[in-house]
Amino acid sequence: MSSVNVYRVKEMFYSLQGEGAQSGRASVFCRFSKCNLWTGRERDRADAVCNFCDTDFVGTDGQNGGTFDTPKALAAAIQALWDGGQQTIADTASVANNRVKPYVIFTGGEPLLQLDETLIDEMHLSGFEVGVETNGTRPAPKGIDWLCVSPKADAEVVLTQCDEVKLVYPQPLAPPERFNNIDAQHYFLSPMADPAVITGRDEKKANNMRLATAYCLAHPQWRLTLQMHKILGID
Ligand SMILES: C[S@@+](CC[C@H](N)C(=O)[O-])C[C@H]1O[C@@H](n2cnc3c(N)ncnc32)[C@H](O)[C@@H]1O
Ligand SMILES: Nc1nc2[nH]cc(C(=O)O)c2c(=O)[nH]1
Ligand code: SF4
Ligand SMILES: [Mg+2]
Repeated sequence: MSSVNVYRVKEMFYSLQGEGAQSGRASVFCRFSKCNLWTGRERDRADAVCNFCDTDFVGTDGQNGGTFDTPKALAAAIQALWDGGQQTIADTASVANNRVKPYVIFTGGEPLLQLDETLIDEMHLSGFEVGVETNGTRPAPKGIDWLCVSPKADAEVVLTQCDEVKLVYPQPLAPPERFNNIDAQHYFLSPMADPAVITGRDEKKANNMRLATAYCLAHPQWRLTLQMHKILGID
């Protein structure tokens, strides 16, 4: 008997990729529920393997969130957000520009707990390129077009090949040199934001930006990336 795969999605939205080498690219974000490194509950944060997470990935109650019974159903919802986003945000000239590749970013929570080859194939059938934001602790299904691995100090990375490494900095037990063995096209440092700051000035992040800048100046293999969406005040 084949098992029924249900996807649990916290939220989905159309925005600009705010981080890494694809920064500035219009994208549909599909944020899966659940992570293997934190429950997502504040009371568990201090004891979590990953304790600086800036994201709510608990449940399915966010915008356009829910459970999806089939890859086709989830792919259709993603397609609708791409189409709708273009209609409400983009000008008609770019809608007419059929050279633009629709782009979906699977994130979370930890997307590799749920993303499978069938869903990736379904997105490709709809003409999408598929990006993934992962902590790198789980094997990846075939067919991902852009893989971003963001290592966490206390979690073993099993993905040794990807398009970009995006290390949140600083993590005292995860100096950038530790990840030179990951075969990637790009190596980014992303200054750690204070998860307690929802709006207003993030003093810790301001200091982490200075530290990351100094590291990149001293080690040019690493480039700085900022969370552009937070600067812009978008999702
Ligand atoms: C919320 S995670 C979800 C995907 C996956 N679980 C991961 O960790 O890569 C998305 C991205 O946000 C980054 N991130 C999480 N908390 C952050 C923080 N406080 N400051 C900067 N980046 C953060 C993660 O490292 C990751 O690159
Ligand atoms: N605009 C925007 N860009 C992002 N890049 C990675 C994100 C994530 O949470 O995975 C993210 C996000 O949440 N919003
Ligand atoms: S691994 Fe990713 S989703 Fe999980 S707690 Fe850390 S940053 Fe958040
Ligand atoms: Mg985010």
